[in-house]
Amino acid sequence: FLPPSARTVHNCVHHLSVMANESLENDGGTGSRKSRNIHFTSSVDLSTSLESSVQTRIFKIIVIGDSNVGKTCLTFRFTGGSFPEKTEATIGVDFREKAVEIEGEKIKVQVWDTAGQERFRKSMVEHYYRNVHAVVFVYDVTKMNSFQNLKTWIQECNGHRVSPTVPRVLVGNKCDLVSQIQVPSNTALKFADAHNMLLFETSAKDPKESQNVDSIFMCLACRLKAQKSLLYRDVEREDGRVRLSQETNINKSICPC
Ligand SMILES: Nc1nc2c(ncn2[C@@H]2O[C@H](COP(=O)(O)OP(=O)(O)OP(=O)(O)O)[C@@H](O)[C@H]2O)c(=O)[nH]1
Ligand SMILES: [Mg+2]
Repeated sequence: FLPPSARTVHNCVHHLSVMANESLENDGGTGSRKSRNIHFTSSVDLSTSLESSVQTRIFKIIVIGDSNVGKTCLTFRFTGGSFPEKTEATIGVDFREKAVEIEGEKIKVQVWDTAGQERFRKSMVEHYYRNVHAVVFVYDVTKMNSFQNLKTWIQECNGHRVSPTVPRVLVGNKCDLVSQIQVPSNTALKFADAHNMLLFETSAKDPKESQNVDSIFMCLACRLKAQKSLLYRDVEREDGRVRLSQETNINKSICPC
């Protein structure tokens, strides 16, 4: 299974969960994955697009947490700038990507929006954690259970040998539902401190919070940018396979941290 490859001129989001599942189910070491990916990029001028993206670093950020906490909405808010009217439970993983510029360097933030439901994620878990650069743990501030379950998500992450140097942040979502809040900020803050994470309390739904949502990912991107050892895109293509990504709004920024 490969994440999306090569650059398109479309300013939109690709939902690749179906492709991801098909790739897994049909792979079996037969090489069928490659042709599936290339089929997906059929409308793209690959030679032009690859040339222009050779020097672009890609930061893989995975978003983890219980089903229904708003992972899809948060990633959609960051990459698409809006709140999706209707979402369905994510199956496998959806990839979203946004090009940002930090201190003069163009960077692709590749967000892996993972499934919270066990039955939709079990075949994909290894892929989530492989070569991950940063992890976003999400809970729903109106569901204490989703906060308590964070321990399990952290254990899963640690169990996949994610290095302690990989930055992690904690996000309490749905803060617009003020009267229903069950997880007090100071409880969340203590938990975040104990696990060496920054805490963001925000809402994917409330447009006034959109900058705060952006800060989650931009903060991580800034930290990752500082890690000079991250691979460049051309190195990632060494295996000869082509990756699909997309042109999105370029978000010029200085570090929000
Ligand atoms: N009020 C409010 N509702 C939200 C917010 N974010 C998401 N929702 C709603 O919560 C529900 C679940 O959102 P999703 O983003 O699909 O949840 P998810 O974590 O991706 O769920 P899985 O894909 O099953 O893991 C949807 O009905 C959203 O409209 C928010 O900030 N505020
Ligand atoms: Mg989802």
